[in-house]
Amino acid sequence: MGLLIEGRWHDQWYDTAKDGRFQREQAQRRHWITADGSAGPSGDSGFAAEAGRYHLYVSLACPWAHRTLILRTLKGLDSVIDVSVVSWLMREHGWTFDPQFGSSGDALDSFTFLHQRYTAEDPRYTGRVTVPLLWDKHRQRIVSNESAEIIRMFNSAFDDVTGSRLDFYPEPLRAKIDALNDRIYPRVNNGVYRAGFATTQEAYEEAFDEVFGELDWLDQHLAEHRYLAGEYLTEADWRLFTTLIRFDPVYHGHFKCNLRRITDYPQLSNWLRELYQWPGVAETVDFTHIKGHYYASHATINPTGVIPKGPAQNLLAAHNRDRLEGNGIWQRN
Ligand SMILES: N[C@@H](CCC(=O)N[C@@H](CS)C(=O)NCC(=O)O)C(=O)O
Repeated sequence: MGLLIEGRWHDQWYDTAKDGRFQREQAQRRHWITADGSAGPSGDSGFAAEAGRYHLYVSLACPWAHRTLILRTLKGLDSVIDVSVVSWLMREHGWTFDPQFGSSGDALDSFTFLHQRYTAEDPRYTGRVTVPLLWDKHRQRIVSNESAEIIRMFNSAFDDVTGSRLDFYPEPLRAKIDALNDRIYPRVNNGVYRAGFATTQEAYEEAFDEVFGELDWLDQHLAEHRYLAGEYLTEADWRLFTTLIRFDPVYHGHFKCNLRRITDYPQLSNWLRELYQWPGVAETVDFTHIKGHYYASHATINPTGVIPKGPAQNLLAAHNRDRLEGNGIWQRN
């Protein structure tokens, strides 16, 4: 675990010295792929949607990268945007392409470390070296390293290339989806990390209480709504899914979020199974990468690196979500 300073790699754990609280660094590359290459909400223009032009770097362990893989599959982009997978083990060199630990290798330049991809664009890059990362082979530039924005691009930019009309961020539901994301991101998606990476009791308990307060609310909410935003399955569901699928195997133990498991929540556990069973999704979930990464990479939390064998899970068991009204995925006209 580390970061680049002026293009040089430094092996350094997160700095929580100020108050024991973990703070996630803001993503630095925020360009947008658009259908015609016009500028998006931030960054430069000139990133037009084209088959074969872009490459996605992911970790199968990482919940943020996982969102992008799910949207890539559901939007029919598997043959349009190719992928390199980093190793699940992340130690002194950060993310690597070591095939011994599940990496596909770097399909573009046979790099050894992901930080080489960052310095390939900017030899003086300063910042954390994170996944997901979307690379433009054409201009040799990073398009984006912000998953929340990469999934929005995947949702719409390539529709003329793929013919997909599925919409995970439909106009009439945007306010609702934004409001859900705004509460779920700090309390759950990042909340589990704030609990797990806290280095004071106070910081840990504050995050822990927020995680479970929000999970309790979500469980009640899903008693009356098939999906988070109502009758349609949207990006808000997928953003929560990638955290909750990691919850019982990792966050409950490794990040000490152990008040309850997702299995103990009647609605959340059924909702999680429905999403896991959605065509194409189970193939994006890899528990070897997920458990191996967290337990073996975070030496400050688990110095032995021993990876737990459990828990037993049955994600293919029947769910009861059909009792609620649902329309599946919104279709654009
Ligand atoms: N804002 C980013 C966060 C990505 C992120 O923090 N990824 C983690 C993996 S789960 C990472 O690469 N961490 C490496 C590090 O912080 O050094 C996003 O959502 O895309």
